[in-house]
Amino acid sequence: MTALRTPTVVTDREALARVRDRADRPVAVVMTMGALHDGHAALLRQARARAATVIATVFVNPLQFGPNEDFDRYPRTLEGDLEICAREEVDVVFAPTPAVMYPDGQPNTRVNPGPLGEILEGASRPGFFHGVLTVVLKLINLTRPDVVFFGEKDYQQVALVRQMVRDLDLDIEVVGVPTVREPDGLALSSRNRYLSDSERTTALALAAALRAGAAAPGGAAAVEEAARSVLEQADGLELDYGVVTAPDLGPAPASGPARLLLAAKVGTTRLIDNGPVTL
Ligand SMILES: Nc1ncnc2c1ncn2[C@@H]1O[C@H](COP(=O)(O)OP(=O)(O)OP(=O)(O)O)[C@@H](O)[C@H]1O
Ligand SMILES: CC(C)(CO)[C@@H](O)C(=O)[O-]
Ligand code: BAL
Repeated sequence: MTALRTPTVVTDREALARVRDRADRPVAVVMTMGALHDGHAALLRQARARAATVIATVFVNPLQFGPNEDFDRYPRTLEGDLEICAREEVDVVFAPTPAVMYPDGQPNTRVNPGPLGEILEGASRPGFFHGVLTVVLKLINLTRPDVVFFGEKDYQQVALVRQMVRDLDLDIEVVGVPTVREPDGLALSSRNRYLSDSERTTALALAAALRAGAAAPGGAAAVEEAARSVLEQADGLELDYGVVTAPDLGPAPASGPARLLLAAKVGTTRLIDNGPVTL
């Protein structure tokens, strides 16, 4: 058995700058909020396959949480995260505190995601994508990646990161990684840790709704109807949205490839999922 190589853990800007200055290129960065699972591992593995240096960031970003959201109770499991990073041969873990990331408190300057940031997740979580893109840009500036990896589980987030990279002329490649699921279909998510056994069973309705939507004949309305009817039958699940869009999140086309995006609350836990459909 080969010994696991422990990643270098840095928590402040100066230490990060020192290891980054020495890093062989290409440099890949995987940004996370910790509580790592096999979905994150898939991103880290793709990063490892592509780059000479892999940097993982672990930071629960206060800027992207609403006042009534789960910032305080969000799982913080750095020790376990480091084991996963060691297993995936990550070179550097940057795990700053909020004071390191926001030394002057909440920043006045924020990235405005524009209209794409106001629909779906942005409509349900006002200011969410301003917070996400602001921290993503800050982490890009601090880690200086050649390539970044984001999961398609957060489909709108990847689209917005791509938009920011284009709009702001960032010289970075963005790679989207398909959603990793449990054998029964549940998309891996750090927030799955909040679910009781019975809530977890209820949450399977999201994957079932994606399957029902993908199997529904007809246009966007029929797909949405099929997905919503599965979700409406799930006891203890409150649907937020079930929407078909174009693959780039524009209006759904009359026919051809499209995306079905879902968000729902199971108990107090808000979950999202999405998948391809053909109209
Ligand atoms: N099941 C998954 N498959 C692929 N990528 C994933 C999966 N879950 C998360 N990711 C990706 O990992 C990166 C970090 O995500 P994050 O740390 O927020 O984890 P998460 O599981 O999405 O957490 P949360 O439950 O808070 O949504 C993001 O790019 C996200 O899309
Ligand atoms: C991209 C990200 C790390 C920014 O905090 C977060 O939104 C996430 O984990 O998906
Ligand atoms: N996975 C996206 C980060 C969030 O929900 O806050």
